[in-house]
Amino acid sequence: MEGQPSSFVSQSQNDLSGSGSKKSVSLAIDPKNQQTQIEGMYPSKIMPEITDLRSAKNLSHDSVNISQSENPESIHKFWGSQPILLNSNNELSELNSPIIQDSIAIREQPFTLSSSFEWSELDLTLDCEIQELYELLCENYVEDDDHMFRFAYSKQFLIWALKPPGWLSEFHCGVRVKTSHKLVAFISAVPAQIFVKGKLKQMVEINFLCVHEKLRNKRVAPVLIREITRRVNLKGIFQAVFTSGAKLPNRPVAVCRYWHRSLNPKKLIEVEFSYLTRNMTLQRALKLYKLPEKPITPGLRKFKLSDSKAVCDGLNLYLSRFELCPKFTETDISHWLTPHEGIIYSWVVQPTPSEPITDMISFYSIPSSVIRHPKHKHLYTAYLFYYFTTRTLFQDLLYDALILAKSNNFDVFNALDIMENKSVLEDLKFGMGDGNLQYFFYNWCCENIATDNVGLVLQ
Ligand SMILES: CCCCCCCCCCCCCC(=O)SCCNC(=O)CCNC(=O)[C@H](O)C(C)(C)COP(=O)(O)OP(=O)(O)OC[C@H]1O[C@@H](n2cnc3c(N)ncnc32)[C@H](O)[C@@H]1OP(=O)(O)O
Repeated sequence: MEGQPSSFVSQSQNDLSGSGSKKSVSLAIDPKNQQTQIEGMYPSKIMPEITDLRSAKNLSHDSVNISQSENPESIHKFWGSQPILLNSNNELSELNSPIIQDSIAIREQPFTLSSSFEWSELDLTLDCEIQELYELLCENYVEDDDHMFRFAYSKQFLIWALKPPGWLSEFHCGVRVKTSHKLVAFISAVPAQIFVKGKLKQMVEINFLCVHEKLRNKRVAPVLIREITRRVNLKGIFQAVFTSGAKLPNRPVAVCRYWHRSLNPKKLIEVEFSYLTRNMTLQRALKLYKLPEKPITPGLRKFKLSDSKAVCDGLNLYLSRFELCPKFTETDISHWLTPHEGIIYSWVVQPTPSEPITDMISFYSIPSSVIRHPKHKHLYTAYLFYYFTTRTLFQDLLYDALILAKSNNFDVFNALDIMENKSVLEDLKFGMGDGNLQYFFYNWCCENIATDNVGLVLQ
């Protein structure tokens, strides 16, 4: 299906011969050239359909797959009425500016839901409400095309992602059935300062848009989006950034791709996330992806709260080279990077206690449910988050992150081809998926940004 991950592009041949050269290896299958196959994802298919759940947002949503030639506003009744650039419209208005000005009239009343439903601001300080959101997402959030895997964000992760500094409960926007009070839909916003091509803008990041499977294709999503927009506008914010793996009528500002590094090849094969191709045995795969037990960089240690200031300065400086990136405060850094088992893992390099921090790397954890598997219930996936380097080679730092992810029992490590990632992924035996993750703005006109100029990571 258009816009969905469907195959891998194979990389150069692997080297198991012990030649000593650091050749790159692909996890992946090139369906056109069986000779180069080493190991691919989703064995039961002629063309592997999906590589990664992050790159599969909105998979079930056929109606958003459009061609460039169709797509007048009338087809996209909702998006055609919004301040965004459509794929079908090649004209850009004034660059790096709002599409509509902030002085718009803001509706005071919430948008109208059908009479059986009501708005519900979730109180994520209450465990019972977090539990409800967790269950809604676990049962109804993003799946792969073949319904084999579904994101299973943990409750603690949801708290971390939805309650950063500046969070507002109005932005945790739920819909319940009036009679039963069952939570059936959700959308969230969190405030963020975003640099776009040198301009700093107060925006929100939109995430966790979810409509219960039984309510799909009934135009609930547009009402949720309108309502969150209204609530955000009421706080004086008129721009948003969000990502989607599915093709939307909106023109993306950047089109990125996920890469995958196998950490636990045996399990990945068992759950059919990867498979052994003709020239690969399990023994060879285990050897190929084997990692040392301990990180190699001298002075690498866990991030501590007291590192926040130094890391904030180092990270903001590093990110400022990218056209799209956040601007963090020290409080943001304490929130986003303080390590929590099962949520966020962060390390700094401090060569000696009397020296300053020179480098930092982090990754977060999003498990997926393995749907209907007799043995494995979850796939544990680490996602590369923010990092900066001043002294350590980035490749060495990411290699350490792989080692640490493996030692923390992750099965696979995912990274986008953003920031400097692309330059080291092949050497570190990542395989390229062909699912795109697209970045979008709401109410911001901007020319395309190249993937290696993207310095923003959403959850
Ligand atoms: C200033 C502040 C601004 C704040 C807001 C900024 C914008 C935020 C935008 C949201 C960013 C979210 C970021 C994430 O969380 S991405 C994760 C999205 N969630 C999932 O994929 C979970 C599983 N799927 C579902 O729950 C449903 O299929 C969803 C809820 C996705 C759609 O429900 P349903 O399948 O029942 O459809 P409908 O009949 O109600 O509505 C159809 C209309 O909705 C448009 N559509 C469908 N999927 C998406 C999508 N992922 N982004 C934007 N628009 C989407 C579609 O083009 C069509 O409009 P139009 O083509 O006719 O015009």
